[in-house]
This record gives sequence, C-alpha cells and structure tokens, in this order.
Amino acid sequence: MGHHHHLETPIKPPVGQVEPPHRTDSTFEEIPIIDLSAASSTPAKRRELADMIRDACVNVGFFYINNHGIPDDIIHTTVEASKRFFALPAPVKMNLDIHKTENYKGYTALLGENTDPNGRGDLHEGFDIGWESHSNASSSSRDDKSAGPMTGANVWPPESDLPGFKEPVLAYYHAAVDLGRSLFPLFALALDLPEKFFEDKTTQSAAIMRLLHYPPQRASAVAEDGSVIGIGAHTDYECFTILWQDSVGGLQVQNNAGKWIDAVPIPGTLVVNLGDQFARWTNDVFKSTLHRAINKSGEERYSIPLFFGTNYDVLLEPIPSCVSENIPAKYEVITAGDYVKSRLEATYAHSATST
Ligand SMILES: O=C(O)CCC(=O)C(=O)O
Ligand SMILES: [Fe+2]
Repeated sequence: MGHHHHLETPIKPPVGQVEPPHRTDSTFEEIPIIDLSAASSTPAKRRELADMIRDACVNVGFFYINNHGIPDDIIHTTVEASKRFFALPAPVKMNLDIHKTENYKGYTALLGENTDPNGRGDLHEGFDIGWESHSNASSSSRDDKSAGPMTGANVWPPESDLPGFKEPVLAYYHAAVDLGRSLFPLFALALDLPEKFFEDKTTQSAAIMRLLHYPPQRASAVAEDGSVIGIGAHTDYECFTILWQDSVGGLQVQNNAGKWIDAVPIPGTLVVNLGDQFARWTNDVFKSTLHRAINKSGEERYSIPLFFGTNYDVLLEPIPSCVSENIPAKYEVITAGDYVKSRLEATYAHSATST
C-alpha cells in the first residue's frame, strides 16, 4: 500500500461536457480550514462551502473542519477512555488481538501493522471497531446483520477490566458517523452531482473507527531511513477519513513536490482527508493524499480516525463527468467491501503469522 497518485495532466473536457474542477500544481504549503456552519445556512452559502471543499479535494486532499457539531464532552470522555484502554496490561489487550477476528476488529500491538511496505512496522497501537448500534445514538437504525466481506461483531474489553469504556467510545463513533453522513451530500455538490447522489449508496455506510496511541519515539528508535515511524506513509482506503488528533502533533501530508507539510493540531477542529475510494469514484479528480505520522514530541500522542465509505456492496464506478475519451477510467471496478478487505489483508499480512 502507500501507492501515490501523481499529479495528473490538466483535464480538458470534450465539447459539451461540464468542466471538471481545475487542479493547480498541488504544491500546497498549508491545509485549508473550512467552516462547516455554512452547511446549514442558505443554499448560496452551502454552494460556496461545496466550492471550498472541491478546491481542497482537488488540490490538497486534506482539510480541517471547524463548527463540526461534535460536542467537546463527547470527545473528551472518549479520549480519556482511549487512554485507559492503552494503559491496560498487555495480556488483557492481547486477548482482543485483531488477528483473532474474521474482519479486523480489536487490538493491534506496537509494530503489528506495517503501513508502508518499505517500513519495518508502525510504532503505534490501535483498537478498531466497526458498525454497532447504540441505543442513545441519533444515527438512523440499520440492519446490523447485513452480510458482506467486512461485517462482524466488535470485540470489547470485559467491563471488569475496563469499566465505562464501550459507552463513550460508541457515543463518539455515532457522532462521527452522523457527521460523515452529513458530508456526503457536500462532496456530491462539490462534484456537481445531485446532493442525494450517495444517499442510496450509504444506507449502511462503512465506518471503521480506530483509537490510536503513538508512544513517544526516542531518537534511537527513529531509524535513519525512517523505517520505524508512528504510521508509515500511506493513503487511506475508504472515501474519506474524519480524524481527531490531540495537541501533540506529528501528522504530515505530502504535497506534489514531495515535501512533507505538518498538519498541525488546531484546537476545535477535525481533519478530513480523502481516501482511495474517492480517487476511484472520481478517476483521480479528487486526491487521495499520502500522509504519515511521526511522534518526536517526547509525549504520548492519541488520535481517532474514522474511515467512512459507502455500503460495502456498492461498486466503485467512476462518476461519468470524471471520465472521457481523453481520460479513460483508470481503475478496475470492484465493490467497496472487496477493495477494503484486500487493503487490510496487505496491511496486516506481516504480523498475521506471529500470533
Ligand atoms: O494518527 C494520525 O494522525 C493519522 C492516522 C492515519 O493516517 C490512519 O490511521 O490512517
Ligand atoms: Fe491515514
């Protein structure tokens, strides 16, 4: 994984076709901040917001959002729960080993993942959950039993080992899923599609959330060649990711000049970045940008990405306005579920036999 979509030649639409968004040289130095409060304002403001999102998606592939609507106390209690989880004794965490489940739910130990095939393993530990309903959540109900390559029950630490964990984690999960649902119509607008374009494709949205903990990297643990890294250079698998990060810093985003730009923590914001499924939907008009994290701060770093996508049975077919005679479809059409599963298999392959 970690393949990188290089800068495309400027797109020239055939006569009579809507002009696709213009890509600049993508040598961005900063990641834009987009205020989501315009989403519930006038149609004109919503259109303006979609244009800003389009610009960020075409040129950067990353943006911060503020006024995102997830209450601070939900974030706070979830982060505290995450800290308590990672502080558990190793054997308790290893009982939840992700390799014991069919579909990548549970705990990943330090160096258990290798996000960049050139790396030696990632210096973070994680806890992964997928869809699970929650009686207090405002998310519309859905069929938890739906078949598919990525479904399956979450695993949770026993209440006796870690009281009061599942409740706040699911509260944040559902708040972030609701936020993700509200972004799909804006992405559709940004692509000059009807706002409802993704509606029938997101009734059972993929939504994998990870609690992540990056211990501080001692200078000696940072290999010269960067092969031991918090999370190796990669692109995400789903349509887009909603990331909460603490104030420690370490996330970096690569521009087309190959320069790593710091995604500095900005209080009150979340980071949104596009993943490879949106690159596939848009035939690379939307950019799935290479990123990595290195924690050289000397402090513990915590983050929470939520990878958001369509239903797993949806085919990743290019949007008609993004393909033409001059720009043929670049990607083989497969389902979202098969695509994610193949990417996860590659990521965990290197540790699968060790447990
Ligand atoms: O922890 C971060 O800041 C980034 C995490 C990330 O890129 C990922 O989990 O895909
Ligand atoms: Fe990522």
